Amino acid sequence: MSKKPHSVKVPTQYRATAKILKAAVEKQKSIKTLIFEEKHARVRSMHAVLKAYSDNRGAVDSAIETTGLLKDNPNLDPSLAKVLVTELIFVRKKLNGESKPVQKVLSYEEKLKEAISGAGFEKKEPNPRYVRINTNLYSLSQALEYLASEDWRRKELPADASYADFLAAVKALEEDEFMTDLQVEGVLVFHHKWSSYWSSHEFVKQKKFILQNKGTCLAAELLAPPSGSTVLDMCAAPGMKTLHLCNFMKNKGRIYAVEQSTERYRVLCNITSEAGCDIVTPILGDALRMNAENCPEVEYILVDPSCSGNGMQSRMNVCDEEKDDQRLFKLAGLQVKILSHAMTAFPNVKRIAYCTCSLYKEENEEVVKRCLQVNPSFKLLSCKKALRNKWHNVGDTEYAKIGKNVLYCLPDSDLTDGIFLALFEKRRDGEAD
Ligand SMILES: C[S@@+](CC[C@H](N)C(=O)[O-])C[C@H]1O[C@@H](n2cnc3c(N)ncnc32)[C@H](O)[C@@H]1O
Repeated sequence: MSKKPHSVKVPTQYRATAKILKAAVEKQKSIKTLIFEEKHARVRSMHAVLKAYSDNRGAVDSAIETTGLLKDNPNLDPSLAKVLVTELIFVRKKLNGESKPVQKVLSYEEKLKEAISGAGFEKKEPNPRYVRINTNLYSLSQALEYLASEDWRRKELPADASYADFLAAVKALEEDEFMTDLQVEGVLVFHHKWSSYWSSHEFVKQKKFILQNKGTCLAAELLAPPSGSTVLDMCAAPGMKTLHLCNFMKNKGRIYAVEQSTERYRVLCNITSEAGCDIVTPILGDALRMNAENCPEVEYILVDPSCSGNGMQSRMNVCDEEKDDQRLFKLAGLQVKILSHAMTAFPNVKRIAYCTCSLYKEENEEVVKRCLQVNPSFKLLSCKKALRNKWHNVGDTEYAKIGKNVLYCLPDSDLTDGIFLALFEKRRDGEAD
């Protein structure tokens, strides 16, 4: 009796990645959590395929549809098809093994490529890798010397370079080049190809270098507390902006860093201590209970509350996320409460920076509008002017007196995470609108 030959199995790597993609779409769970739970050995390549699918979802889905890959092959699992097409067209550009699904997708390779280029889709290049120098432990000149010794080439722009010149230069970075940022001192810009290289670099482990997206560095840059001043960071963990504020102040003065979650408070304590912050006092508590008694002499405040986070580029979207109006309503309520508290509970406050990693007006312009309405003793400063006009994206100008003063970092044009920033100043006694 002749035995039926065993069919060749789809490599575990592809099956496991397809399983995650399916669960993310059906259960609306975060890809990062699913990868973590999977405990698969090759997490990095799983992450690479899923991130590439998230970035090029339109192209992959439409090519599968146009070529009839799934319609003609009803036994092919749709999630596996997406994973294989992404790997073949956007990641390794080849597939392993002799399994039927792999062979099937390979036989559509030309048609898939034609469908993608015919529809005008281009591969989305990831944004650059930003590395910030922790000047508590390492200076800019030390960092430049170190990079030169490792054969990195510094790409420099003329002193009068515009923001457009800067963005063009970043987009054209060669793989062995780096630049210093135009707006934030101590931020180094590298080709995205080096993202993983820097995440496992010894200097990052030692906290000499901090992996911090340039957009989030604008908060300390705009608040600009002088060295020696007193600062309150109302929503501080994990502490990236606290540490940047500390660097900005040259580790002199005082920073009260408040965090209400016990677990995140521990992270904040560890990071600020390992990063050599002498002036940070971490406080486990609710920002709404802070006042001039438990945080005396506060002059500068950073409000970076919990938000929807829809501007974060590290998040992977593998299906259309619906805007959750109820959640946004709740978040905005808390954001208004905390920002308003910052405006009322600290008599010595001079400036307040408000920041979210959301691109929704409900958490941004709307929050600013509501807080200014109830706190007329504050006015907005122009964020763009504070950046010497070397910036492009501002808020919605339908919001009179607000839109042009607030600032957006937009992933596609500013090559950063999606970030919103507003800068408030306390009016002098009798100062008119
Ligand atoms: C967006 S994260 C802050 C990120 C941080 N600023 C950084 O740059 O690393 C918001 C943090 O605020 C904390 N938080 C939210 N509401 C708070 C409150 N009422 N009091 C203190 N912390 C709060 C959250 O637990 C969360 O850790």
